[in-house]
Amino acid sequence: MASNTNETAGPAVSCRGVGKIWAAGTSRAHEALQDIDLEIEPGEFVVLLGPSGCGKSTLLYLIAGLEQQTSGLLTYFGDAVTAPSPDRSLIFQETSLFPWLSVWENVSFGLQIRGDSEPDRRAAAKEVLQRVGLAEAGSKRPDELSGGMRQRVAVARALAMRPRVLLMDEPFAALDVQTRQKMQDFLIDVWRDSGASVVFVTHHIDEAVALADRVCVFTARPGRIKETVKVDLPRPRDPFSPECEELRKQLTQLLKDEVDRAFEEQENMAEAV
Ligand SMILES: Nc1ncnc2c1ncn2[C@@H]1O[C@H](COP(=O)(O)OP(=O)(O)OP(=O)(O)O)[C@@H](O)[C@H]1O
Repeated sequence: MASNTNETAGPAVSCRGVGKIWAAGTSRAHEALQDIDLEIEPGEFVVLLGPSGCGKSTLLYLIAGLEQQTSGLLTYFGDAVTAPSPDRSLIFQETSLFPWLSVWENVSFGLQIRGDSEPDRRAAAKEVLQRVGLAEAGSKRPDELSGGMRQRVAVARALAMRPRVLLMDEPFAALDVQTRQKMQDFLIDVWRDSGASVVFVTHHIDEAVALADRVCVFTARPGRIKETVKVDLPRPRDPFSPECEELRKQLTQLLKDEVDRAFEEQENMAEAV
């Protein structure tokens, strides 16, 4: 895999005392994250779970290098994160596919920008489209695909760049329940094949239990990691097993107070407007 980072330097991503204040130093200053300590190992699947507005997306943007933290240290394979890199691909809830390009062109777009040759682009796009089960859909446009297929194209486009870390911001939230479950199974297969670490944001406790090696539960804003829960269960996981049921209970309990606090804060903000 393409990488010029120091691979012997330990975790794929390390956050030490990371904080983020939006519009720091202005009257609009707004603390989103506080004192985040988190290490993500190569190949690990970490889920970030927390109430609305607790800073989960903000943390993904910091890891992606799209924003800079206002305190603490954030490293990627030992190097400070200062800018975005295709090594750390970000996938959103709404896919950002180019509607006027075919699936092939969407998937190979980043490779073209990087300067890969036409044969290399074709080979890489073919491989990742096969991997996401869309080998036959290369000539279609995004509006000819279902929501689930579009998200698979988005995953293929990210994988084509051979990322070491996939950052996923509620990627299946817009899908119906059945499609979401299929996409979770699909993601687990793709993740295992790729060897990448995944940092996955969700509001859904079921999704966290189905996917994670580790779930980081956030407090209400400013987001801190309230507790980290290890999910030491083989995959695929039976959602009706007593172990999954127990984990759901534990996570629901951990989240409850934080969701109540987040609601209170939002009500206070609405009253102040
Ligand atoms: N670009 C920005 N400028 C100023 N404030 C921002 C910006 N982006 C996010 N925020 C604020 O930072 C806080 C955390 O937002 P963020 O989107 O990271 O939370 P979240 O946990 O991902 O929320 P949700 O689950 O609702 O998507 C919120 O109060 C939000 O309003």
